[in-house]
Amino acid sequence: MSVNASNASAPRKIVIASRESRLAMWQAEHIRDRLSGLWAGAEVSILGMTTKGDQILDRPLSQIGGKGLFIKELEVAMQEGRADLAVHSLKDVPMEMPEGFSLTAITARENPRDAFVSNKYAGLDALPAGAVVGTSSLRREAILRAKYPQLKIEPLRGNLDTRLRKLDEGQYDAIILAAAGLIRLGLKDRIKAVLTPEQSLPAPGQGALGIEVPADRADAAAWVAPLNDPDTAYCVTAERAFSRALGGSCQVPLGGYAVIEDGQLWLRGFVATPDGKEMVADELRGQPEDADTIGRVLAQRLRDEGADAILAKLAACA
Ligand SMILES: NCc1[nH]cc(CCC(=O)O)c1CC(=O)O
Repeated sequence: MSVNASNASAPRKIVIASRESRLAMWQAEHIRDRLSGLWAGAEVSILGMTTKGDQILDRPLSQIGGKGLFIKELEVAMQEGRADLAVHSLKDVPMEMPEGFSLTAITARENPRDAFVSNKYAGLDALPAGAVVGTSSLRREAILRAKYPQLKIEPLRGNLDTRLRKLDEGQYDAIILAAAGLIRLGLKDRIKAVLTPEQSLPAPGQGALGIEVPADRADAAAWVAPLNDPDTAYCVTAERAFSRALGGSCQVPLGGYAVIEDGQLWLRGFVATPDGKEMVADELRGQPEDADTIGRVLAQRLRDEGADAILAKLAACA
């Protein structure tokens, strides 16, 4: 039943399902080009589509059902045989994969950090009291409220271009975005400062791409297997196990970020209340092969240190 990369028959046609935002299309094109290079003779195309998460822009993601909203339509296309695989920003992929689908390849990470973007100020520390900072990420909101209580945090949704336009129109003094998205779209110049993990611990999976295939498509899994970057896969496995153990697909302000240093996996994580008043943070090191365990153990450690009380105050997934 399973076909591995060495004996997989070369594909003749590969269809990639993707959201239609400029960033999603960049990512799908990137994977398309890599697959074309790997499988000479295969015709690789992209099926673009709009998801519920793209359509509902007037409410924070956490209130409309969480991350699954960005991938459901792509999964239906795969189920119906209209696409072989889907490319996602891994950050947007729910921690629990829906039955019948798996993430089979994780690509090498782009810069995983958060970026400070402003037309007036050089960095967070330069913002005056009362300055308006846009973000709809509970994680970024909690961090900002904890460290910069004098700032005004306001919701900011929409794709990258929309968010930048809202900044340029003067609705915000600054916004926080993932560095990876800006870099991929050639907008690196918009980054005024890249925040360190100490300033803003990244979200689980940030900067990595995840390739999803139907669980019964061993052929498609084999086509994309060479794109998997083992070190990134170890790191995001730890981050996602950590987040999963804390209910991280929805309304939980948490950060989780792993690196491999001197052959060891180093995972840092935090859970906070959205107002930033309570925050529990810790870290754990171990063997990369134990990534999943490291994530779960760090989550348990945070629970023991008070994360349970924080989680109990948060509403569950819509
Ligand atoms: N939540 C939206 C989202 N999903 C992925 C990215 C781009 C960065 C990445 O690949 O992690 C962004 C934009 C952002 O957070 O600024």
